[in-house]
Amino acid sequence: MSKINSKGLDTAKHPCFNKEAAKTYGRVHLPVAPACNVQCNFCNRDYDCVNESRPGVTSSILSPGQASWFFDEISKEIPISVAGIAGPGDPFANSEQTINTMRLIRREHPDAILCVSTNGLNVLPSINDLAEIGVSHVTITVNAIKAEIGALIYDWIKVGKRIFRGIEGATLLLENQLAAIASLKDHGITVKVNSIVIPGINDHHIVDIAKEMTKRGVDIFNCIPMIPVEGATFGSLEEPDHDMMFDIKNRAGKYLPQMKHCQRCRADAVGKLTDKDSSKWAGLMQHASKMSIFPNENRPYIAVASREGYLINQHLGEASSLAVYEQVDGKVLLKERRITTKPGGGQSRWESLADGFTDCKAIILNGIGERPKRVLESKGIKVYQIEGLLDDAVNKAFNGQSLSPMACRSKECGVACSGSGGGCS
Ligand SMILES: C[S@@+](CC[C@H](N)C(=O)[O-])C[C@H]1O[C@@H](n2cnc3c(N)ncnc32)[C@H](O)[C@@H]1O
Ligand code: SF4
Ligand code: SF4
Repeated sequence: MSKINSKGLDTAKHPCFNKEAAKTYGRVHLPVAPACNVQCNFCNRDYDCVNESRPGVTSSILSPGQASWFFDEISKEIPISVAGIAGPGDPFANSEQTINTMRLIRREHPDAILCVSTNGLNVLPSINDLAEIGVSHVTITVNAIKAEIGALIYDWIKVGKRIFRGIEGATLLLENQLAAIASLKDHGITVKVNSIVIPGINDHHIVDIAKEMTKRGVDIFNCIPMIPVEGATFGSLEEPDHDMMFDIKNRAGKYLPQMKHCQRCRADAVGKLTDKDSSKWAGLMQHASKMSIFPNENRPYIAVASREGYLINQHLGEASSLAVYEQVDGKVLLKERRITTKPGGGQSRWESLADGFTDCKAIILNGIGERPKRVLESKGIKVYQIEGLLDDAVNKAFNGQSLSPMACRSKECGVACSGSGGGCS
């Protein structure tokens, strides 16, 4: 049965919110959010093994443009109703990437259900954007409604540059979560609350969370048994057993509808919920991650900083021009030498330099400061800081091969190139 929302979307097709839909439709998790603003004691995001199936794990990180391209490709192959962002960190510790991804997907897929999963700390400033784009489902993970219990679960909470711990951190997180739930409901967005069941820490508290969440208008509750993960503080705790979960879900079910078919998915999960094998799509995702940051745009060229055209040996700041290459019938050819911008002017120097190279998918160079790198990447130009033979590098970049083996041994600005060491910032 369909369930059309105010934006004309059939929300009954969401496989997590409707078990029936899970038989027909799948979801794609787009791993565009690597950073996190909270450290939960049960979570470890250090692994990227394709065979490991648990939250926080991904084999690639995508830019919004790459994610949009990947979603287009997957949608051609299998029935997908949902584009979701569930990490591997937090969508709103990476708000720009999250909002940009959602916008790009919405532009090409007016019928897609858009969904995000967050710890809720920093979602509030983005709720107007989410509503405007038509993000219809938001999941907030609430593991405690008492700061004393939250203090046991969260190692730290980061707001701006400040770190909060203990009761103070847990209180701050809870306040933001409750404010976010109220605002999401005001905006007509469906809210699911995830609670991770951690034996001996909050298992006795989950029903209280459900009781409180129903008062706050939450639509559905998802108690998830904690997976003990090596390297996490709670790594040596026992996973809750079937009886504990059955009992908690039964009692919490008196207050809120329960999601009972959660698969504790990876941050790059693709397909039906029951399809655990995301390795099938890992190759395509890796391919996407090596493409230009905006793969749907026409960027035929690659620019290179080299003094004599043989080695990658120049720093962006010292290059008065860059060699621009193109690929014609599989052959890499020098198209032109293009003038860069003169020193001075700070940020505006890098903005105008980047504007002069927006037809390039990448710039290959030997040294670059953080600031110009950020500016180039924000304009969709991938930056490779490497050393070695120019021909080799440009051919690899055009053919989508990895340049990691050529990465500069020294990340220190000015050491591997002939720049002054003053950085290009
Ligand atoms: C990886 S997080 C990403 C989204 C966001 N940072 C959050 O915490 O909601 C997605 C979901 O996985 C859950 N999760 C993370 N580690 C887990 C673990 N070891 N066992 C069970 N669930 C876990 C999180 O609590 C969250 O509900
Ligand atoms: S569960 Fe979410 S909020 Fe907690 S550390 Fe992992 S990614 Fe961050
Ligand atoms: S983790 Fe649970 S709620 Fe999230 S996509 Fe997987 S099944 Fe759905």
